[in-house]
Amino acid sequence: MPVALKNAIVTTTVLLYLFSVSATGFAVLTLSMSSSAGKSSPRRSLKKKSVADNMALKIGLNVVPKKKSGYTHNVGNDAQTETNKVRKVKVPTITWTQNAKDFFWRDNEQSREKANLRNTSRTTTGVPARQRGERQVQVQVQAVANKEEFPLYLLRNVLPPKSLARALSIVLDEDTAISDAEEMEQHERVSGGKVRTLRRSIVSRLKCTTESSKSLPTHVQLLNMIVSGLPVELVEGMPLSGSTKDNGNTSIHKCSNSEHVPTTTHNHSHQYEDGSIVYYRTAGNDFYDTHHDSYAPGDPPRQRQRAYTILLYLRAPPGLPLMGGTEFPRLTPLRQGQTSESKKGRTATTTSTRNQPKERLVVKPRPGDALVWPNFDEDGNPHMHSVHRALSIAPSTPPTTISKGKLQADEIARKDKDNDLMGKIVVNLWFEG
Ligand SMILES: O=C(O)CCC(=O)C(=O)O
Ligand SMILES: [Fe+2]
Repeated sequence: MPVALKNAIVTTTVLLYLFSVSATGFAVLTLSMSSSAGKSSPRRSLKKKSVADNMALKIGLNVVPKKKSGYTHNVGNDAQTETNKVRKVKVPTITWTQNAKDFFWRDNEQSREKANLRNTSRTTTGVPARQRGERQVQVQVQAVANKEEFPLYLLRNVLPPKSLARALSIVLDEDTAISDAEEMEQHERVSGGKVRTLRRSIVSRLKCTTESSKSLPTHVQLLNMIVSGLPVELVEGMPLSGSTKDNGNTSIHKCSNSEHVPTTTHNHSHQYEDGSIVYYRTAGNDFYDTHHDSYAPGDPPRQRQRAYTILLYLRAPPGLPLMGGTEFPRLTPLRQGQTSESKKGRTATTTSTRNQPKERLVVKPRPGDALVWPNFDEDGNPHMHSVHRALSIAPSTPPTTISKGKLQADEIARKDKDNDLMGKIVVNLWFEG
């Protein structure tokens, strides 16, 4: 069993790649992080290492690949399809709820034609009265138009300024989020025997309390704040539970069981599968290269699939989207007046883009805004258009400061000082299919 599974500390995205170690020869180096950001001395021994492992670690690998890597930058290419056939690797599928399906696909056409805008309201069912408040939250859902018609949406103002300030103070808290964080550096062997780095960042898992009886109250608060600002169709499987005490333990969101129960009807809800806080250090020029959040062709499928991803920005480096934004390399931005792929055949007005370099779809949401996309298509098969990457943080860009909300005052200023390497901070929420 991969080391990380035993330790259950790293994110499950990382587990995906750790699985890849055995199947495709990924080389992964995982170091735990000291509580103070920037000092990255290993704090815990993850497992007793063999002489070979120790040697591999010295050269930056903890697994020396035996086979050619089955996962390359061009995920899902023909070679991999071939690899899949040879290995007979089962491709995972999921079942959508009607609501989630509607959210991602029903209004696509309409909403594009209506300036890509659609408003969704959510109710606050399940939140204790003292937290509920009376107003219904209006979430603005804006399609990120692309020629491939992939349902990528921007959710505006998931965290309003005050909540954003509170969220930042939580994720920068050394005693909670930061103390649990791990420094991740994953390496992959590519053709020619070269090794490339797939990812470098700090990751802290957003725990699910069914897994650990002592969950962090601040994590509950963070999840509550985020969930309150999300469209109801996306969080049905994650009712707000509040932070009431139950036998000394903080009760938390309903999480799915560790055993995956295949769903056969559309009447289920998408359970919260896992979450993470990802910190990108400016000085470390951190990034996360192209990957799918739930599936790597040729690799054994995850036990539980991540039907969709919600990626909430808490902090973004200033500057162009290319500085620290999220890129979708398989998607092409659709500018005003341009036509999507499916309409091309029906209209005579589109111009050929042959010989033109492919434009890159890069989005850098404002802090407090989130991206959401499905990792599986409408029929429940892996959607490879969802592959994405976190672009590197430009060197020497100072982190953005929090300009609104009372909470930022002294406390956050101090934390920022302690953590001024964290140029970008995002939260991933994954929901099971
Ligand atoms: O930080 C980003 O832009 C993307 C992060 C991501 O893809 C992940 O953590 O799985
Ligand atoms: Fe991702």
